Amino acid sequence: MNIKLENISKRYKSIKALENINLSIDSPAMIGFVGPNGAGKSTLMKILVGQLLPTNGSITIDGIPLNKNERYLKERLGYLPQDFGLYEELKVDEFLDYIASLKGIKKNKSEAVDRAISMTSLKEKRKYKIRTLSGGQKQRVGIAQAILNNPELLIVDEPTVGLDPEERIRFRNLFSEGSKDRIVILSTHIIEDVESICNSIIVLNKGKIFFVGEPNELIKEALEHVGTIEIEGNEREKILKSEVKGEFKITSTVITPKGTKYRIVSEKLPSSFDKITPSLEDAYIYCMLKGETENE
Ligand SMILES: Nc1ncnc2c1ncn2[C@@H]1O[C@H](COP(=O)(O)OP(=O)(O)OP(=O)(O)O)[C@@H](O)[C@H]1O
Repeated sequence: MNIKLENISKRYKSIKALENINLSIDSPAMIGFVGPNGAGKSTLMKILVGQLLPTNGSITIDGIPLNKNERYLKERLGYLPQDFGLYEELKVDEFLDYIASLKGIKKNKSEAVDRAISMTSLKEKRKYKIRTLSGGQKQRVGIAQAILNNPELLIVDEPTVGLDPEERIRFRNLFSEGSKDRIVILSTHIIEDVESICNSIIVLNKGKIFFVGEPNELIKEALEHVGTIEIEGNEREKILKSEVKGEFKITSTVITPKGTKYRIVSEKLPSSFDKITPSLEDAYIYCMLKGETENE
């Protein structure tokens, strides 16, 4: 499958939610959409699934314009939106059976439901009403409905929010295993999720793409821009500001026996800092810092 977005823009009255987005995605791919609140991630996902129309631009799926053949996409799509409503009074399998009917799955419907239940480890809960499930289990039901039709394109909006570490790992494994032969797009605030499973990362901010590529390419861009310094005595933040000329972000502050150790990301790292290898989170912060300066 290939998805191509050309010059996609979206305005909500005076708000520019997306500006000139150009992207081409080929399967297989496991893509992480990252960006701060309001960056445009959900808007872009809604446009990709045909739920919202862009103000400008075009989308093609396998060369077919999306607005000309939504059915082609719907048959191949699994989507878990951020605010997914579950029918709390239905049992897990009843709910999935109902969604399978809505998706037009006629042949092998019960096999599709069993498969989705098994892939999301919900076997023990299949006869429980949804309202009795924990937050993580409900999220799993959300994923189960998205994968019912074994989609070639799976789009999930912040699926790991509010999950405990074990549940998050379970989700990550589920997505990365599923991404071997399809496109999985995951929107998240959690850089760790991207680091552990995504082979491609798209950084969005203020409706624009700041970066598209592999996580290690993002890290490469931040080399020479991340460092630590230990400052003793009072007025440490003031000293820090005078040491670094220009914009910088503190990515960690650790109190030490001598004073405070700061980890900072900056365009111009002074020689007084010990340069260190950036983490993906540092690299993301550097990308935002650089992008904001360039877009000022
Ligand atoms: N229905 C709407 N009407 C008006 N403005 C909207 C609407 N939906 C989104 N916006 C605005 O568009 C911008 C992008 O929002 P969007 O929800 O796409 O961001 P996001 O990156 O998904 O944010 P978050 O991480 O908080 O979910 C924001 O400024 C938001 O306020």
